[in-house]
Amino acid sequence: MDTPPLIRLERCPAPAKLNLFLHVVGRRADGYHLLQTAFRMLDWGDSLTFALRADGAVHRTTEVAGVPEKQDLVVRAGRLLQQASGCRHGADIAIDKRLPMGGGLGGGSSDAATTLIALNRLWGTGLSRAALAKLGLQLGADVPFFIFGRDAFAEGVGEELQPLTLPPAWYVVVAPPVLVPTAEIFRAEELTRDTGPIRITDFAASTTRNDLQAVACNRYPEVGAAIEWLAQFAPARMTGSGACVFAEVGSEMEAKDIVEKCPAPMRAWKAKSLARHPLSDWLD
Ligand SMILES: C[C@](O)(CO)[C@H](O)COP(=O)(O)OP(=O)(O)OC[C@H]1O[C@@H](n2ccc(N)nc2=O)[C@H](O)[C@@H]1O
Ligand SMILES: Nc1ncnc2c1ncn2[C@@H]1O[C@H](COP(=O)(O)OP(=O)(O)OP(=O)(O)O)[C@@H](O)[C@H]1O
Repeated sequence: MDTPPLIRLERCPAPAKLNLFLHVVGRRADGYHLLQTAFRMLDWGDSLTFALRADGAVHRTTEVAGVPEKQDLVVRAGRLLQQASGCRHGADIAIDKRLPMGGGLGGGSSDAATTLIALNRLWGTGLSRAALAKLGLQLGADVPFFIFGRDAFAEGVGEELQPLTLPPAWYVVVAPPVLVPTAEIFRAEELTRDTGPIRITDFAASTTRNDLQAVACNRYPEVGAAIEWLAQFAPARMTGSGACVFAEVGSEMEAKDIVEKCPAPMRAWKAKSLARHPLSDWLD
């Protein structure tokens, strides 16, 4: 019997990421910063559903607070894939948003990566993982990592990726009640931009830091307060440009206990590391 054509892809995961460390090692001529970072994928995130449209339109069918449909990275990802492939199909895209926005968890980038991977399958456009990662970089610096699909040591603006093999781990992620704009942190005069490069083998927590953390804590005391609270239980650090902070803990139980203690208006979640992107099998 013939396989029926795909018309719908239900509940495709868009996992969160943590930056286990983040060093700013330089600046490009266009103002973008050169980084070194370790990306870790988490088994917690948004979820997207894609339905085929015959008329070529790409629509978001759910509201995302503060993000107009046209600017949504999922809509932009769909249009970019159409342009790159010449595909005439369209899609309705529903987002079940769970990741706090502007949280340093890469939610927008992960939604975009999941869209590129899922529509490449739904539309049968057949782009390779490398081609999708290149397209994704036009949408956000973290998109190539999600398409790479596994923990990674990253350089450049985050697009030069090498696989990292890390032991499985449990994390507590805490969101302070504040939104930290990425651009403001990178623009800050006081940002350290000359951290010496390290080798992939040297990134144990003791020798690394997040260079964006001091700037974010200075301008947004809520971030510092979240680190201080979480540090009672385990060494805590900011992810990306904030606002979220995280700590590795010994077990799911320990994570659950800490989450239950988290005082409002901070919010906390437990999450486990994820070795492979759940949609990895749809690539290559
Ligand atoms: C901090 C990280 O989350 C680390 O994973 C990412 O590098 C941020 O990537 P992102 O959210 O995709 O950031 P974008 O939305 O592209 O950047 C927002 C703004 O931050 C500044 N920016 C961003 C990334 C970078 N490597 N250097 C920069 O200077 C730029 O002014 C840019 O206009
Ligand atoms: N689908 C989307 N989900 C979240 N944000 C989106 C989306 N589409 C566009 N955006 C825009 O992207 C911005 C950054 O969102 P995102 O959640 O990726 O930030 P972040 O978690 O701080 O990521 P990073 O770790 O890359 O700094 C949002 O403030 C929003 O304006």
